[in-house]
Amino acid sequence: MDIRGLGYVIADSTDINQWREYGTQVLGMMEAPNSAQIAPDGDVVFLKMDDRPYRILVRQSDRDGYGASGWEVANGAAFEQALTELAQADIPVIRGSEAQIAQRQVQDLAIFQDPDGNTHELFWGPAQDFARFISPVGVKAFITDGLGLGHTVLPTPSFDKGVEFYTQVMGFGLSDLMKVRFTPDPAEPEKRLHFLHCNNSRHHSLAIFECPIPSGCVHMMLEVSDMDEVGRAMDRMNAHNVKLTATLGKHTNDEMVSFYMRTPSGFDMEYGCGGLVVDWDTHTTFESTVVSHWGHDFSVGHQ
Ligand SMILES: Cc1ccc(O)c(O)c1CC[C@@H]1C(=O)CC[C@]2(C)C(=O)CC[C@@H]12
Ligand SMILES: [Fe+2]
Repeated sequence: MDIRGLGYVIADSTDINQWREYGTQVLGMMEAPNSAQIAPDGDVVFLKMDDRPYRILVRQSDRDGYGASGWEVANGAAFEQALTELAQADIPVIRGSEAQIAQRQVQDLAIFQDPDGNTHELFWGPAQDFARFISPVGVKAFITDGLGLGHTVLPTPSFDKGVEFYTQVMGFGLSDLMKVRFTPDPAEPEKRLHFLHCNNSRHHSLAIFECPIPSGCVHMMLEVSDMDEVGRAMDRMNAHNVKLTATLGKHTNDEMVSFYMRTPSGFDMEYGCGGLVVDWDTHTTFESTVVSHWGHDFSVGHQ
């Protein structure tokens, strides 16, 4: 499967107005100008950060949590090839309905799950409205060109099955890995964390973490143009009383300078800049034994 990038993410919310406020006023994304016309499949908010009509799709739901990850392939032939590979691996696939395809604004859509029930959507031919991204709070730019929208980290307690699924079926490559002590309990075994890339230069578009997470997502990450945009986002987080879940820091593996905060759907959002652009022909996979060069105190999230 030749996945080119994380095209969109779906968040489920019991109160999409809260997400509208958070998305525009804290993240600095823009509500897509044509939202009202395009939502034949229920109540949604489209949050836009580049030339695409949206990158986060928020669905009104009876639960708060992560909905799905939308992965893009290059064209119709790549999409058909991916369906063939999913069938060969005996993965049950649901084809997108007319209403879902219209809402996602793509040419075709397939929906399936990993061994732990994380939902994935595969699509080709996203609509590109070329409407300028104009941030309501003055964010200069989000970094998505050729890299996808950012990354997502999914809970995969069935870790070995997850590794098999993501590398052998979905075609991700292992960028780097970690083994972390998530809780202070020394009796608790180390949890594996694998950083995976698809066919682009972003260090990881997906990471899988050997731990159940009730919201369905450990965090997702958005990348902005520079440090001032990260600092300004921290100011907006504070002004809107959004919970900080990890302090500002710089990761060792992808060199991202970022902080983490809660989203209205209960999972976390990493907001950063300066992510490494990787040449996979010369990259060597390594295990980092520390999370960060500095900062990233995750204990603030448990307080
Ligand atoms: C270590 C790391 C490198 C690059 C990233 O983009 C990134 O998000 C991380 C941190 C991942 C991870 C997490 O999100 C949840 C809390 C975790 C498991 C920790 O407690 C340490 C690493 C953390
Ligand atoms: Fe991250």
